[in-house]
Amino acid sequence: MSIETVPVRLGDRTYDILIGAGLIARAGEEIVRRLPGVRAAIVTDGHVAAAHLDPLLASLEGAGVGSTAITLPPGEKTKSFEALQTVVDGVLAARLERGDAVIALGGGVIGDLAGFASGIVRRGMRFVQMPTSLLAQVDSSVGGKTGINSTHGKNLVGVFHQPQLVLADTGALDTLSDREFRAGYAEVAKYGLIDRPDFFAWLEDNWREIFEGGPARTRAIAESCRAKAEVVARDEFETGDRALLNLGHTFGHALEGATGYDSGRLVHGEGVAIGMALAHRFSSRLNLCSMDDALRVERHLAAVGLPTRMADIPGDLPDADRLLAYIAQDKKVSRGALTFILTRGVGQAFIARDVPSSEVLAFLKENHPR
Ligand SMILES: NC(=O)c1ccc[n+]([C@@H]2O[C@H](COP(=O)([O-])OP(=O)(O)OC[C@H]3O[C@@H](n4cnc5c(N)ncnc54)[C@H](O)[C@@H]3O)[C@@H](O)[C@H]2O)c1
Ligand SMILES: O=C(O)C(=O)C[C@@H](O)[C@H](O)[C@H](O)COP(=O)(O)O
Ligand SMILES: [Zn+2]
Repeated sequence: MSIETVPVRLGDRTYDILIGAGLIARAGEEIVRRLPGVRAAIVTDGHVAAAHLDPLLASLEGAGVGSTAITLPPGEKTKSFEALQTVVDGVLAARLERGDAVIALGGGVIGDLAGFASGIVRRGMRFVQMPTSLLAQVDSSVGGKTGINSTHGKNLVGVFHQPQLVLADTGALDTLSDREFRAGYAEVAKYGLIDRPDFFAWLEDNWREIFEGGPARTRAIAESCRAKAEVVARDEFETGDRALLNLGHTFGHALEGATGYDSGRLVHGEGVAIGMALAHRFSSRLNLCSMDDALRVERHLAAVGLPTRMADIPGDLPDADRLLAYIAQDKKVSRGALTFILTRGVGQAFIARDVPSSEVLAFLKENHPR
């Protein structure tokens, strides 16, 4: 079994991301080696539990790790106060101690929610990420951002709380739907668009193999984790260039809020794909980036089957003023000024502070489907 290891270097809180097939079956031994004597609460959702919970329970039992499972409904609406309370109560009812672990077995919804619970129960328990979606394997399981949504906007309540270990079993992706795989691919493409133009060009040439599985897929996951680990090691708490990882998210999060976190209409990765296409178009409107580059980005995202325009979202959207109100709640806003991740071209993203809201509003009106 070939396992790739990517370290996230955070001093005495450094941890490993292990990437490869068969890691769910091996989870017990990997966890016990790093956290001897630990007991665990596994947080998961109904889809993932049906496919992957039993092998994890067997692996933990085989390694002598006592565990309890908390299974929640799938979908973005699970990043809520109600679900947080269910997880917190479940962990406390199992009498887990501060030194015990919460294990997130699932996509980014479960990772963000379980990570938040592990950060606040007994003021901070240990945390293991076992990402099962492509998006979670390349992005959300790494870096310690945890949280839930509010009616006021995405991820507005949460804490930074790093895991002690990330186990990304690439075999788990075999049960993921095509739509969710594509959504995760948007975050893979993001790393190329931020500052790795060669990686983006490689994706343009190799995306079919990534979707089919095999070595190109593992390479894309490992390269994405290395890219994210580098940024997180430099700027754990997003006081500076970690904000680059938000490329596409200022528009994308507004669209997720505007669609009521309805996974049937829009999932996070799809929002990011539309958001990245809009960020490039907006940069072109501001004469920062060529229209050719903006169109190149849209062409690639559309080629893999991702949405690139607001009009691609089924159903009606609130008007441009309402979308701007979501953007005004973004966590990058500082003293009322909007911050966007803009770009000078493929692989040349930068942080733009003080973006005039009048420009954003005009752009949203021009690109609004009605
Ligand atoms: N913390 C971070 O740094 C970070 C980064 C990126 C995204 N996020 C968050 O992650 C969330 C999106 O994550 P996601 O795309 O994984 O969504 P998700 O967790 O909703 O998972 C997508 C769907 O796939 C199912 N699924 C997951 N793994 C499966 C498997 N192996 N087999 C079958 N079904 C499976 C889930 O049940 C769900 O229905 C958003 O809330 C986003 O805000 C967080
Ligand atoms: O890890 C980060 O930093 C990111 O921005 C990664 C994003 O893909 C992710 O969606 C994140 O949750 C967004 O962060 P937020 O601070 O805008 O909520
Ligand atoms: Zn994201």
